[in-house]
Amino acid sequence: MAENVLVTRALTKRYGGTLAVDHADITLAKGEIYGLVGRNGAGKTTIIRMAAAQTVPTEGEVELFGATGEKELEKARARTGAMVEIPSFYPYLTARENLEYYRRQRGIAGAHAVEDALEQVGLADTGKKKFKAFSLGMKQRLGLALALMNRPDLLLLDEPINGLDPEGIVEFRNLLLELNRQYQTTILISSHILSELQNLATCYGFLDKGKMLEQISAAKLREKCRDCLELKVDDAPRAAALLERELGLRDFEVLPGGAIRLYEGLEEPQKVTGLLIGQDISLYGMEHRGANLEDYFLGLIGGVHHG
Ligand SMILES: Nc1ncnc2c1ncn2[C@@H]1O[C@H](COP(=O)(O)OP(=O)(O)OP(=O)(O)O)[C@@H](O)[C@H]1O
Repeated sequence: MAENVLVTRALTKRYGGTLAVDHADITLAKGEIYGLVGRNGAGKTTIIRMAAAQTVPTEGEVELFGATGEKELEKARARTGAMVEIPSFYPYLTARENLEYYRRQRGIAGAHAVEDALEQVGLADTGKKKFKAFSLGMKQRLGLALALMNRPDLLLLDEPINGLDPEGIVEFRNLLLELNRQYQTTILISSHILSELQNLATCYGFLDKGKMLEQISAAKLREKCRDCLELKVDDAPRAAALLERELGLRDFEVLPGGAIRLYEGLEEPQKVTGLLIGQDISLYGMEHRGANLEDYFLGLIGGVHHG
């Protein structure tokens, strides 16, 4: 089993009367890309700040690379890079000059750390261009470069895609995939738009009002959101046997309560209904189901999207 890079246990943060994070449990294994999804105000930033030790939990525990004690945690934090918002870069300095400033301030050894980080995010050729002239996408990438300067094994990114145009989103996503592939960097990335994390996250955590509602792998989520034909019948076991024997269909599940979810043969539903009716199976209902990830999330939090 893969080693866990980040584990939170009953992680809680209270700001006065506001319960920003409410006993959140997260498990993030090495090499995963974890999509932390929640509406505005759900508590994503606060979780990331606690994981990055930028704010102290009211209750609960953060474990990083297996460490929980204060001293070991401090060491483990050196293996972490965080981008919570675009850091305050100097508008009149170039990308290189800005990173060099932070490298010295943070005591990161080796001047090549700047060059490597710029290279990694594709900003090595920005020359004399000053930060103030950067596009939002470039600013986000420079923020990422800063988080990458200490060559972290874990990256914590709070809404880094927010505000980027579709092209910028694809670029940023590819950049993260490349980091993950090439350096096995484990990534925790938050967003209030689930679809932004699609094709990127390998697992998801759904957060609402500070509570972690569900943690699910991307594969399981895809499975749950798959297109299917739901058939309500009086004799599900016999109907299932018929589907298999007469039509050669195998990709289905029989749900408790007499429904069958059929994942193949959807293009010719009349074949299915014809067979069942012809064999005296009562068909009470037939519904084409399928949810995109956004629908799934909204179903989970049980409300209208306000974010
Ligand atoms: N420093 C603070 N002082 C008081 N309340 C805070 C503070 N930081 C966050 N909160 C509150 O905690 C809750 C969670 O906020 P948080 O920023 O973590 O949510 P979020 O999911 O990151 O939302 P967003 O996408 O809007 O940043 C909100 O109700 C917010 O108002």
